[in-house]
Amino acid sequence: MKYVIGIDLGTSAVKVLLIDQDGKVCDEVSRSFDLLRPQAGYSEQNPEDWVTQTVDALTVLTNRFTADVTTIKGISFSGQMHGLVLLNEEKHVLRPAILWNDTRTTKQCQEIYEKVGKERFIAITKNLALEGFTLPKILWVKEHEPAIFARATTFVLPKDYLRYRLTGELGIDYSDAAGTSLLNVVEQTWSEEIANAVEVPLSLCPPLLDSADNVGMLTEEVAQSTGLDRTTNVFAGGADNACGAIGSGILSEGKTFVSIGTSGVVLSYEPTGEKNYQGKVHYFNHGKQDAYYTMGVTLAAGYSLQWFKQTFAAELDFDDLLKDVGSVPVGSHGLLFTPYIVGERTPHADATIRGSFIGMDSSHRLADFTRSVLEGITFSLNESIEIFRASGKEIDRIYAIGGGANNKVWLQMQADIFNATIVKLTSEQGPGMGAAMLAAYGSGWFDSLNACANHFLQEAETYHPIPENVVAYHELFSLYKQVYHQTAPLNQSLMTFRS
Ligand SMILES: Nc1ncnc2c1ncn2[C@@H]1O[C@H](COP(=O)(O)OP(=O)(O)O)[C@@H](O)[C@H]1O
Ligand SMILES: O=C(CO)[C@@H](O)[C@H](O)COP(=O)(O)O
Repeated sequence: MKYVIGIDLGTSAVKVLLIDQDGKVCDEVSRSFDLLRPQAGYSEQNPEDWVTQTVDALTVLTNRFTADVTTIKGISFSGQMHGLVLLNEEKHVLRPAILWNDTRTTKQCQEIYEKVGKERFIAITKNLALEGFTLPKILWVKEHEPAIFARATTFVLPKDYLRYRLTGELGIDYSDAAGTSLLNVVEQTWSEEIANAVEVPLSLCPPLLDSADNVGMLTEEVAQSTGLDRTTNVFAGGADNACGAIGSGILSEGKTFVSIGTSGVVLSYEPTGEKNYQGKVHYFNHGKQDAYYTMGVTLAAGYSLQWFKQTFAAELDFDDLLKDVGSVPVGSHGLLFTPYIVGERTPHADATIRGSFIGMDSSHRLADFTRSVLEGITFSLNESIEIFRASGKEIDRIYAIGGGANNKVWLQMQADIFNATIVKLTSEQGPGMGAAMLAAYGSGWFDSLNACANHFLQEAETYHPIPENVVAYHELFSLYKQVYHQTAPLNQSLMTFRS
């Protein structure tokens, strides 16, 4: 038997999966790291933590592996998107990474529109300039930390830094480059026009790769400390959502997934980059060569639940916290939650909006609040589904992935709110599985990623919408949508009290 490893560098943890030639998850090791929030709106991580924890996870995996390590043929990566890692000439990290859910860069997004022109910017990048994306972060460092910017010779995204440390080879794949705001998404080249307009040297951009490109081997040092064979091939990998798409078989038109990880994502396959969503949803390069996907993002999906648990029920684990939500009726006894606790992206690109509980009553208990958090997160994702449906996409079957797919009540709730059949695969590890599939395909085990998906992926559970719940949620959803508009001015005024 031969094996591949998929490394999923998430926001809360790195997960390392060992997959065999039949797509079976043979082992899995996870190591977490801290999220630094030095100020309201800031979100940073220490890149060295990614490296240490990944090497640790790989070491545990290799120690538990009983067969010959030379049967592990390939490694690839999936990574949290958009985060800025700035490196100097010696490829040393210049400051903590600024992550995808950091919202300090509203001014820099405006500056990009002023200098490039909003329409032109969307035509090149197929996306809006959003606080979470990489270019506004580069401009923030240029403005606020000029001494650091002056020493920067290149930038990379999180999993690209990890790959660099494991192999010594620097590069970025198209699916992650698409989220930097510096890529011409259709032409698949760095945009000289944008770089010149905002006065960022194009030389900062790393070499571009395809997700299944073989980038080389592990360094001697990494091979020694992990116990992996030095000659194991390393493949470029992709953005976590592109890998999630591969790992859940979103490889042909008409396929959609919903991922509830730290963020929440609704993603749908696009065969070309030619459609025009005018920036309403993200439009990025897929990990499958020359393909694309569109997606809507809820900034704090799983993170809202994690925040809620940590703040109000820290002693419980997720399963304990959620054990009673099934006995709370649809609508959580009149309690509505909006998950805007770090701002929002789709459909409201708004860094200042914050969350609310509407309709709190003295009779509400922990289970009511918990259910309303799940409902609010799911309503937010439904706003993206609504945009896709309005553009003519048929969405009646959705693959569920991410940590949120661990709970059956939540999966049924998704079926009822989205009014679509929810499918859970045998593994909900979309991005890690996608990374492993890139290594399997890159190693020549299959002719295409589609063939790999056909062999590796199996459906495990399906959830069908319950008609009376669909009706009730339809009504609640229209109330939910009003909360943004009613609370936006209030949140604007509360801004000054936040820091
Ligand atoms: N047993 C569970 N039931 C429901 N949701 C869960 C469970 N375990 C974790 N989650 C949710 O999944 C999130 C983590 O998802 P994951 O896909 O691992 O995140 P990431 O890849 O962003 O690090 C948590 O923040 C939590 O909201
Ligand atoms: O910013 C985005 C997508 O645009 C996020 O989806 C990040 O890619 C992080 O994902 P998770 O840690 O939630 O998987």
